[in-house]
Order: sequence, then structure tokens, then C-alpha cells
Amino acid sequence: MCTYAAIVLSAGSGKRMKSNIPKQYMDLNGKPVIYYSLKAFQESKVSEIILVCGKDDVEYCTEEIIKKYHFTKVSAVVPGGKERYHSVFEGLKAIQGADYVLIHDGARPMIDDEIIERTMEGARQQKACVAAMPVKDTIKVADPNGYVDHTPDRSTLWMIQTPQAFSYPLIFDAYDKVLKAEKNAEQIPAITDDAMVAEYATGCRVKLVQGSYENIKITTPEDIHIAELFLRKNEKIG
Ligand SMILES: Nc1ccn([C@@H]2O[C@H](COP(=O)(O)OP(=O)(O)OP(=O)(O)O)[C@@H](O)[C@H]2O)c(=O)n1
Ligand SMILES: C[C@](O)(CO)[C@H](O)COP(=O)(O)O
Repeated sequence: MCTYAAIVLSAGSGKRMKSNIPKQYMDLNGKPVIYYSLKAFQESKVSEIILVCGKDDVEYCTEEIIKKYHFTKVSAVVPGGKERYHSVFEGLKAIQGADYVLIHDGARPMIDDEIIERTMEGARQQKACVAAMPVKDTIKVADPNGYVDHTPDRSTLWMIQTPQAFSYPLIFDAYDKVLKAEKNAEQIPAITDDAMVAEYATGCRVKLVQGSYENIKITTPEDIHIAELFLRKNEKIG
């Protein structure tokens, strides 16, 4: 039997949301945004959840979220780091033991069990996978002056979501390598997701698995209203 752990990321400051509290603790139909991701993993096949939060929010998360909503699978609440990838490594180090790990943005409250199952299967079969959806709009690459440089073929473009799921040893070693390189002041790419770390450090191939157009990341103020509409439509309120 394979074992799975989940890392739920909640250590961002939410600059683009321009809110007085971090977006992951903002109210979404009566519950904090982060509640919905934790609930989805609590009800999934994962045996262990690590919550990574801001260093000043460990007590709040423990008392007001984990204990209050009985998220019994949360085995550790750990402080994150400066960038998302630093927070992920703190989460990876806190995992007690799992064959596979699902890394998820706490700012994506519309995660559901179907997506979790698909990424679990992707990790089992391919060792590295990400939830993704085809891009709907035409994407253009601009030059520094704001003019179109070129238009990539849309059929090759995907919006990348989370969970991003991996064999635990593969992703741990990849993060360890990249963060050691950073510490040694070596040049590393700007890292915006976990797959990049795996690709860069191990050269492994990352499989795209079906996410959902509803699996949005709460990033700017209108996203909260969109998530509210999705929750109402899906009757996940209450
Ligand atoms: N140092 C960081 C930065 C981000 N995150 C988490 O990574 C996810 C995706 O990041 P993003 O949407 O960029 O969140 P913020 O960094 O909070 O937002 P912004 O970039 O607007 O400041 C979020 O769940 C966020 O809490 C994290 O755990 N640690
Ligand atoms: C991991 C991610 O959600 C995939 O779309 C995204 O890259 C996170 O980026 P952010 O810069 O932290 O918003």
C-alpha cells in the first residue's frame, strides 16, 4: 500500500490581494480560505498533512483552524520561508514518512477529491505530475516596450495548478539540491512551481494531469467573489 502526505502552503503575504489580512485567512462563505484545502485533504486518502504558515501564525493556525475544525490528519504546523519554494522545503522536511507527496497552494480552495485522486495516480505512475488545464485565451509574448513579439501555438499551452505530486525521495532530493545551490550563491532559475524544481534538479519528465477550471488561485480581489460563486454552485457552503 502506498502512503501519501500533503503539504498545504499558507505562508504567503498576499501582496496582490491588497488585503489587511493574508488572503488565506480571509472569509470565504463563513470559513477561512485555507479551511477548504485542509478539508479536502482531511477527507482524502492522504495519511498526513503538513500546514506551512507564516512564523507568527503558527498558534492561530493550530488553535483557530486545526483544532477548531478537527483536522486530525495535520501532523505539523511549521513556519514557512521567504519565497514559496522555501516554504515547500520546510514542509518536505516535516513529513514523517510517505511514498508520495502532494504539494498544494492553500490559496486554491476549490480543490476536490477527483483532482487529488488524479494527481495521486499521476505520481504513482510517473513519479512527477501537476494538475493543469488547457489555456483558453490566446497568449502573446510581449517585448519590453509592450508590443507583441510573437504568438505561441495555443495547443501547446497549459495553465498549471496545484496539487503537484511527486515521489517523496525525488522531490526532497531535488529541493535539497536547489536550495544548497542557492546557499552557495550559484545561479538558479526563478522558481514559481514545484515541477520546475524537479525538472531543473533531476531532469525528470513531469506529466500533466487534468485539474479543473474551478481550481483557481485566490490572487486578486475579484477571485474571492468567483470562489464564492463556485462554492454556492457546488453547495459546499455550511
Ligand atoms: N513564501 C511563501 C509564498 C507563498 N506561499 C504560498 O504559496 C501559495 C501560492 O502563492 P501566491 O498566490 O503567490 O501567494 P502570495 O505569495 O501570498 O501572494 P502574492 O504573490 O500576491 O504576495 C499560497 O498558498 C501562499 O500562501 C508560501 O507558503 N510561502
Ligand atoms: C504553483 C502555482 O500555483 C502554479 O500555477 C503558481 O506558480 C504559484 O505562483 P505564485 O507566484 O506563488 O502565485
